[in-house]
Formats: sequence, C-alpha cells, structure tokens
Amino acid sequence: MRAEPKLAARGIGVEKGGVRILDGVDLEVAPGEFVALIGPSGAGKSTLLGLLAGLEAPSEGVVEKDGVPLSSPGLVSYMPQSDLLLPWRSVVANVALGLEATGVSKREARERASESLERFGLDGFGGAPPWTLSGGMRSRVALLRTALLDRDVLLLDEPFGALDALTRRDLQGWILGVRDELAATIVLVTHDVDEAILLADRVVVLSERPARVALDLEVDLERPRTMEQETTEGFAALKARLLGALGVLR
Ligand SMILES: Nc1ncnc2c1ncn2[C@@H]1O[C@H](COP(=O)(O)OP(=O)(O)OP(=O)(O)O)[C@@H](O)[C@H]1O
Repeated sequence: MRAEPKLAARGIGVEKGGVRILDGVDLEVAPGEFVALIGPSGAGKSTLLGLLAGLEAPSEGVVEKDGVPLSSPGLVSYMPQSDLLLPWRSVVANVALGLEATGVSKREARERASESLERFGLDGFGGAPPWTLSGGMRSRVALLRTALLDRDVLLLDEPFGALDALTRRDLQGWILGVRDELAATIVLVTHDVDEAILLADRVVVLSERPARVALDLEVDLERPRTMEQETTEGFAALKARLLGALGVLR
C-alpha cells in the first residue's frame, strides 16, 4: 500500500486579476521526499509554493497536508524569495525571529538560535548586523531561521537565486550535507536545472502559463549525491529530458 502523501495539490486552478495562472495542477509529495519545481519565468511556481504553504487558497482544487485540507499558514516552514533579514537586528536576532513569531519566548528563541549558528556555518557572527555578511551567509541565516521552526515540511522559493555561481555551488553542496539533519519533506523552487537534478529526488516541470505539470521526472541518481555526478551520462540524460520539457531543447 502506498504511504499517504505528506503534501498533495489536487486539481489546482488559480486565477488572479482575470489571468489564469495555474490550470489543473496535480502534485503529490511523499514523506521525506525532496521535490524541485522548475518552469518558465512567470509560470506560477511561486504561486504554487504559496498554496502549499497555505498562504492563499486556490480558485479550484484542494491542497492537503497529511490528508487534511490546508486551511491556514504556519503548519509548514516557508522561505520566500527575498531573504527578508531585518537590517537593525543582529544575525542571532534575525534567526530567532521565526521562533518568536510562533510564540516562543524571546530568551528561548535567542538561545536556540545561538546554539544552531555553528552547524549552519555562522559561528562567531551572531552579533553581526546582516549588512556585514556575504550573500551566501545571508542565505544561510534565512535558511536557518526557516529550518529552526522545525516543521516537517520545508518550502524554499529560489533560496540561492540572487547568489553568484560559486557561492551558489557552495550552498548546494552544503544543502546536500545538511539534508538528513533537516529531516523534512522539501519542495524547492529553482530556475537552475543542474541544481534541481543535484538536490532533488524528483523534478516537476511546470508549463508556460496557465501552468500544468509538463513533466514529473524521478532523479534516479545514487545518494549521497556529489557534484561529480554532474559529469555522468545519467545526469546528462536527465538534463536533456528536463530541458526538452522546458522547451529549451527541441
Ligand atoms: N495579483 C495578480 N494579478 C495578476 N497576475 C498576477 C498576480 N499575481 C501574480 N500574477 C502573475 O502570475 C504569474 C505567476 O507568478 P509567479 O510569481 O507564481 O511565477 P513564477 O513562476 O514563480 O515566476 P518567476 O520564475 O519569475 O519567479 C506571473 O505571470 C505574474 O505576473
């Protein structure tokens, strides 16, 4: 018998300001699975992630977590596209913010934030203001703030989108390393086909707007994943299929 999906979007349609954005999108994510969501710019990836986060309701269809319709935000950890670090708060205070928002006392939130800095490569930077950090470190602060919420679902909207190529690779390698520790079902929105294949168990491609699922591809590469796998034939074959579905290769 198949396990109940951790997350399910069924028959999702979304219309905004008279524009049809999503049209009959079905997506199931199994417990502990890592799914990457890619698609053309403006296809509706962030919209779909927002629905999975319970931030908005679809015009048609239903989003379920553990088989129960998702009716409010806060049941999952969600990291929006911009890192939203508050410039007047230190790194530790920024990390603690998510916990504080869920009702944890300021003192406990800061303690837990301080304790976690090391495993996110931020040791010694707790008192620093965000503007003194590199882009990669800012991303880790935002990721840590989201991960500390300790929900069983982690939704990431292009967490490395604004980073240069080298820093991006560095963080991809780092995500591979902390994946087990995060122990969550993960949905990641990305524009980067290599990133999707490297990190995910499955890559779901959305079509042009109004978006449908154009391809749902299992990434059957061995784990633990390494950057070296990017040079293998298996990787290249997956990439060709994804680029084909995106309309880049015809
Ligand atoms: N309130 C709104 N009214 C009309 N159209 C909207 C509204 N909000 C979003 N859209 C449109 O919905 C589409 C989907 O937006 P969304 O941000 O989900 O796409 P995306 O795939 O995440 O894009 P990107 O890859 O560029 O981040 C876009 O074309 C956007 O212009």
